[in-house]
Amino acid sequence: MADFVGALDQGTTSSRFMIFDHGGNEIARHQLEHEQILPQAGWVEHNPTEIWERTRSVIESTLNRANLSHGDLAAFGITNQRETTVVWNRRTGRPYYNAIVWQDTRTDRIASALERDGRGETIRHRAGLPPATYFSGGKIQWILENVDGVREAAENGDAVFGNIDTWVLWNLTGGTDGGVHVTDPTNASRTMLMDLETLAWDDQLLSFFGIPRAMLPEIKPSSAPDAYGTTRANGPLGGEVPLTGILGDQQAATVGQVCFSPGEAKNTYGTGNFLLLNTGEELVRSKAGMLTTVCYKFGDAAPVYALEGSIAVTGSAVQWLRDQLGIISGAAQSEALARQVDDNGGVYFVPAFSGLFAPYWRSDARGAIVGLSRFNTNAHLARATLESICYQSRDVVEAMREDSGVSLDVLKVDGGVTANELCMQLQADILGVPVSRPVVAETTALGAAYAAGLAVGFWNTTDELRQNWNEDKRWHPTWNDDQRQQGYAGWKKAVERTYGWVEVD
Ligand SMILES: Nc1ncnc2c1ncn2[C@@H]1O[C@H](COP(=O)(O)OP(=O)(O)O)[C@@H](O)[C@H]1O
Ligand SMILES: O=P(O)(O)OC[C@H](O)CO
Repeated sequence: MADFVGALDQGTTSSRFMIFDHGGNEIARHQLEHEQILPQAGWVEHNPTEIWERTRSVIESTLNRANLSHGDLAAFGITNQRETTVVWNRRTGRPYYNAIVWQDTRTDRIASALERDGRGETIRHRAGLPPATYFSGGKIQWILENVDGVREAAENGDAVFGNIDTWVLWNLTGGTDGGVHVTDPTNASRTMLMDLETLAWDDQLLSFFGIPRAMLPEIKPSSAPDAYGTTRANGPLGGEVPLTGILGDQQAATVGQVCFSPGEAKNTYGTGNFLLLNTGEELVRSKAGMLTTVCYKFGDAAPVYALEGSIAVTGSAVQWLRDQLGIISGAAQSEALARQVDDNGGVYFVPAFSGLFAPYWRSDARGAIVGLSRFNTNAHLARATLESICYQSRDVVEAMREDSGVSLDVLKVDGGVTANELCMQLQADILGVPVSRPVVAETTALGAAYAAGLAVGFWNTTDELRQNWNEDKRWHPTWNDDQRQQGYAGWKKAVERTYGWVEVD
């Protein structure tokens, strides 16, 4: 068997390809950003063709850097930004419209209409999700209703839908020349269209959005030999490699953090934050604003479920300080700026740029900076931004405890923001629980590599994967209970100020 496994991580801001060895060590990587298209307030799009071109480039350059070829890869895994929606013509390979990104709020009226006429309860129960702009169903409906010719083409099977996993897979397996149109249950569980118990598309849910079944990819397990075909010789790998793993990026990070037992959780800090708690084969229906989602389905084994707390804006609030306000020149500088002050100086920043996701689900909320006095400086705003990442995470930890009864004794973290040592210290202080970061911080790509490698016997058991996990650093709480309670009370008050800022009915 070949010595390595490759994994593509197609994320919200960039695409990266990574190669791992049997010990889960990184051998090589390359990463490229793509354009964030913001046509109007609340709209966020990506160009699917650009994403495919970036994907090709990072695969080619990673192989070149490592001086490896397709024959060195035992398997290939895909992980991706979830919910982001592409509709394309299977005969021409051309997208009908830009990809509508998970953060996009243009479907707020579609979501609130579902809530008004009672269909929301059916969606909650069957799909495990509250009707919200976040998920793919409303985005597909929007394209069907607003882009000329798509509905007809969808009904005759020419216009097809995919999340980014499916779009990339279809292109890797030949595109118009026999491309495979498949997804996995972790991605399908983010559409509002799949029944969580049967792991099949649900006709009643499809009817809520007017989506023809012919558009949808086949749902195959997240890890299985022969599930998704092989890469093509004329593609970026220059030869055939078995495509054997697909996981949505947050589920992939859960696998990369080896959270294989019920009660184990991880929190990923990227563009947004996503806390997932493995609930095993039990499908826990949230009462506290968490999502119920498929964590993974490996081969013929029963699916494993998770409770998820999704936060729309965390690392992207730091990007906002850099790009829109210009008060820092790079994300890492947020730490030095925030360290200039000892506390937030009374300032709270609620970055509800896309409304509020878990546990609030308020699409009528918008961002607010509150508690300002003339004393405050950019440093207080930087500190309040880092605190907002940690307070939002505390909100979902509280909701998770309410739903599952699980109290974390340590929080496993990963993602770009975890490079910020002050933010991680604040997280331990605000939660009152130690925070632990692994040596391999690229848990998302690693998780996709694990899913692909397990399918071909590169790794044999999840216990074997546990051996690969090692702690890099741990932060312990330093605040006393009073500080923690007062800080959190201020945050909750600030969150309430953001409600009802826009009309969505
Ligand atoms: N040192 C840092 N401090 C704060 N935020 C950071 C730091 N480094 C990166 N980030 C943030 O992390 C995010 C990128 O993390 P990454 O895990 O690559 O995200 P994604 O997978 O969502 O694209 C960006 O939003 C960036 O602002
Ligand atoms: O690409 P990321 O890391 O920002 O993750 C995006 C999530 O999958 C959205 O649900």
